[in-house]
Amino acid sequence: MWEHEQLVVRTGRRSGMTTMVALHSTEAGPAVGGCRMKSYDQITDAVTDVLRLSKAMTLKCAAAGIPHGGAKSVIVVDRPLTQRLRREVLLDHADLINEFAGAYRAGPDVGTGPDDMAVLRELTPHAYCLPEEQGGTGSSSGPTARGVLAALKAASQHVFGTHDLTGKKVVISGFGSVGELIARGLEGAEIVVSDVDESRRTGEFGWVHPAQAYQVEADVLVPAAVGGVLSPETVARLDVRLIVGPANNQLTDDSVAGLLEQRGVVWVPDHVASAGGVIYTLAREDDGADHETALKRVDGIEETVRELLRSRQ
Ligand SMILES: NC(=O)c1ccc[n+]([C@@H]2O[C@H](COP(=O)([O-])OP(=O)(O)OC[C@H]3O[C@@H](n4cnc5c(N)ncnc54)[C@H](O)[C@@H]3O)[C@@H](O)[C@H]2O)c1
Repeated sequence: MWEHEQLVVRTGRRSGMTTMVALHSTEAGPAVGGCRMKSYDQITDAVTDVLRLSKAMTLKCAAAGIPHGGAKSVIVVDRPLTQRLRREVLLDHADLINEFAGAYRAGPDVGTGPDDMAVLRELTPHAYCLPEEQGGTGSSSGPTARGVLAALKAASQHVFGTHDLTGKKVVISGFGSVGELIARGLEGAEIVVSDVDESRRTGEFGWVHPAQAYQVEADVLVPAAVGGVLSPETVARLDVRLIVGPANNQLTDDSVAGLLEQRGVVWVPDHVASAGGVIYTLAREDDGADHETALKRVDGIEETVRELLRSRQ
């Protein structure tokens, strides 16, 4: 069933590249979501991605109690990006965002950052997370990691009887900006990380090859790389009791949640665990909250997860 309000795909007049916006819902308020810039094997893969990610944003805002709906952008990278081409495609994308007249507001996502948001802002007011020196809140990775740590506390209490993960083995798949901050926030835990980018292997934490990350015996698994990592096949091989992480759309489809439950693995849905970034950004940029107040709202994820797990008992 078609459940989105709009899907608009455009070929940019400057860059000749394809960019798209999926608006899942504006029922709760103007839709928010990140702007993903990546290459895809097929254009249909990009469409599938933007549709799933925009729906996840609606769920994320609802779970976080934010009066916004969900949307998402995808900029399809189909050739090597020079600095000039990157700028052109971002300006093209700003034109597309303007077509929504404020019903969609974009922030950074995989492949984009605060500097790219500043380029969007040249043509559209509907871009968040500009660099701090330009008055924005910058990267949302810190608040996202903080939200995952808050979710981990509540989930750990539920599964292990203590919110403290000291001595527990935690595997983090995806040692990028959020994954690294989570690793550093889990003092006392035995941390093992994994990344397809070998240059991320520093020796500071344990290391497991990405192909093995979902079969290692551990207490906790933190998906912090890409979506679609929890499939019937991976779930059958899991050897952990708890999964909490920031990666969006971790399940290949909704039925996998049932398989996790059957195997006795507690999984905190990603739209709950990964909401720290959007909670923080909107608190600062829309509500005018200061840093500490915005972080307190992010910490509210702990209570949300506690209630969620209680309701499942
Ligand atoms: N940054 C945020 O504020 C935020 C907010 C909500 C959700 N997320 C989601 O969290 C995840 C991590 O975000 P990030 O900002 O740290 O991204 P990032 O790009 O900084 O890090 C992702 C890391 O994962 C690695 N990776 C890619 N494919 C992999 C694979 N198959 N196995 C192992 N490693 C792989 C990359 O090499 C990279 O180091 C993404 O899925 C993102 O959509 C991020």
